[in-house]
Amino acid sequence: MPGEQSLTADNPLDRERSHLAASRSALRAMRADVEALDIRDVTANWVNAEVLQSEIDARIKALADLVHTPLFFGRLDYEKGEAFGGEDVGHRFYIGRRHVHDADGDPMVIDWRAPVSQPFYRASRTDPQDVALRRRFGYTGGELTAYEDEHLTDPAEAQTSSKLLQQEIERPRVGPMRDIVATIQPEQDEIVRAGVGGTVCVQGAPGTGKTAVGLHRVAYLLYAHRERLARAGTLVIGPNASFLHYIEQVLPALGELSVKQATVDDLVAHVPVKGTDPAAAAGVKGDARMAEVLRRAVRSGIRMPTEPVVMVRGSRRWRIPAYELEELVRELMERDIRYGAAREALPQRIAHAVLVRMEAAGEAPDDRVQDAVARNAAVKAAVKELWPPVDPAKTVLRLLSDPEFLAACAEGVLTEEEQKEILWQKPARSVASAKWSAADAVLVDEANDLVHRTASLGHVVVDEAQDLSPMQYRAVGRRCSTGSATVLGDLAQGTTPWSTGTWEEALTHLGKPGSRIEELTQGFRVPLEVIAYASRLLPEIAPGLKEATSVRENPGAFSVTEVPVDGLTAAVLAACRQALEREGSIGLIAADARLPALAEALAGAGLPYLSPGGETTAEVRLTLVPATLAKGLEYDYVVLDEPAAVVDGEPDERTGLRRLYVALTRAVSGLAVLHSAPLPEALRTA
Ligand SMILES: Nc1ncnc2c1ncn2[C@@H]1O[C@H](COP(=O)(O)OP(=O)(O)OP(=O)(O)O)[C@@H](O)[C@H]1O
Repeated sequence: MPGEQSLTADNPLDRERSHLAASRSALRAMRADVEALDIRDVTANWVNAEVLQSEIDARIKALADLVHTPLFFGRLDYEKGEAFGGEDVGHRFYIGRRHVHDADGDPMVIDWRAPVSQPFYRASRTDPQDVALRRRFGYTGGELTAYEDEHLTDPAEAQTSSKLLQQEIERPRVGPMRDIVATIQPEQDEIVRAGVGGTVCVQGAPGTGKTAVGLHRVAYLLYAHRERLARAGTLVIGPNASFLHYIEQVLPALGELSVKQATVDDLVAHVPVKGTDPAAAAGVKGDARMAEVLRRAVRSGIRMPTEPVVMVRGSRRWRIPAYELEELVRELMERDIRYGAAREALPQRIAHAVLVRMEAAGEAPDDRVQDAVARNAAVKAAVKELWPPVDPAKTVLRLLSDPEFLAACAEGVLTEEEQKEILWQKPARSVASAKWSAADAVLVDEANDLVHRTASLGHVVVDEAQDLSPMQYRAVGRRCSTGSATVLGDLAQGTTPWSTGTWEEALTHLGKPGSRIEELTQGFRVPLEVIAYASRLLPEIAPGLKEATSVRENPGAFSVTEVPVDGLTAAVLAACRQALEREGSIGLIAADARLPALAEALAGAGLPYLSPGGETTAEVRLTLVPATLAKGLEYDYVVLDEPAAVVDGEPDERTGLRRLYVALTRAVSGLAVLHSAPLPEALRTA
């Protein structure tokens, strides 16, 4: 093979190290070139200069050589000549996080997202894609220390699983989430590189890499469609601030600094959220039928004219009769345009009707006359009467405060009980003083969109999507109405009363019906024994879902210990202490109700701890995690306190067991379950 022959002369590792050193200095040279750019002569004015300078600064930042992030992690040697039209150049590629070229412009490292890098992730023995050799590199503290080869077209070579992949998966977790760019698996890569035009939905058991895949997909799309997406924008939606904090380093590590991250609540923050809803009320407010109720509410002020518009201009009077005005109003009502846009169109329509009359009378009015007529006081007054201005928040406030108004808008849509359910106990006086809930804010967002179209981004990733209500899906959907989405979730981890039943339905609410649905089942986080234990809950919480496998070879540590009730807290502390003897992060997960007692016990025992999302340090590696915030997070070692309390913390058993399923599946290297109350049935026998 071409690649191998040239390496036999000396130590291959040394040769690779010298390529690394050469690539590093090439990167430094690229950075120096950018730093030396003098823009004074090329920019005509200071605005351009500022824009250009900020682009240059961003580029300089992007070209920084990060000591602990290897510049390349793989190499591909193509069968000589095949892939490149018989030419003897460029048959070997080093794959890394970014493109690096030498002084002549020849590539030294290829961006992992470039088309030529794709076979690094996808080529296999059954489909070698012209790749003769795939080499993976291992690093220790920034030093290139190992490599691993696969000769995909050599029938004599046995297929082995990659040790470097195993090491990467089993490396003890410490701080926030990191990228997986060196070890993306073929089925993950298919999702990462799916076209920008299509929405993809990924169902996956805990630890199958959904979040990782979603974030790498954003990085990929930004590479493949940089201009379009930079203009339109991209957004990653996560369930809460701790989760966003946990994932926030991944995209910058992949060189992408411009992706926004938010919760759904952040997106719809039109009103201050000060209250909470009982589950039944939140359920009705989150139901997609509310969209129709709101549509009617927003349009409720539209009136059919009973009088003509009479307009005086100069010495003449123009009169548009009521029946003609009614036609204009009806026509606008039937058109699929926003309430606000129709409101702007109506004066122009009336003015047009006046102009037709002027022309019939022998005048020759131009566009300016039409504008002037549209602004005429009589026309304005008529528009105000027929198509009054709507304030979205006030409209929702009225719906939730005024039973008659709600009844009129919800007739045939919501039952009387449902209407009662969502009416505020105490009607609010003003938008500022109302006790808005999170579900109310979503209603205001819907009303807002009925009045003014919400701007669409180029691509939106929505993680832990199974917890979104239909109305929340709609809120996300309007933020990618002209773009695409990546929807990530696990039906078994749905813990809201309105959690997603089927992905088909969710995609319909999102406005992307019929989109592609993929399933990931290879688990990269949870040890086999632990995932098997947690999966015993599946028949109760999500029948029909596939149990995850575990790619990890290391069996990890797993124990379930029953202790007397008065010894539980002490046993939990002892388990934490024991876990702290190992390396890596430790999560103590407990029912929210148990948190104050555990916090006090930890403090009393002199064990410092963090809150979820807090940065692990060498001194503080223990996080006290309320079960309701554990979703999406992972810890190297998990101590789970009293599962029965986690289940009891939820309003119904299924939700409780789902919450427990989430808590049981956060561990990477080990899980210790401690209980004094009986375990849920499915987990009882060994
Ligand atoms: N191809 C891979 N190579 C190495 N590590 C991987 C790979 N895919 C996923 N992982 C790791 O597995 C862990 C779980 O990934 P991730 O959090 O994305 O899973 P998830 O499906 O979103 O889980 P959950 O449903 O629990 O939120 C992470 O530590 C991630 O880095």
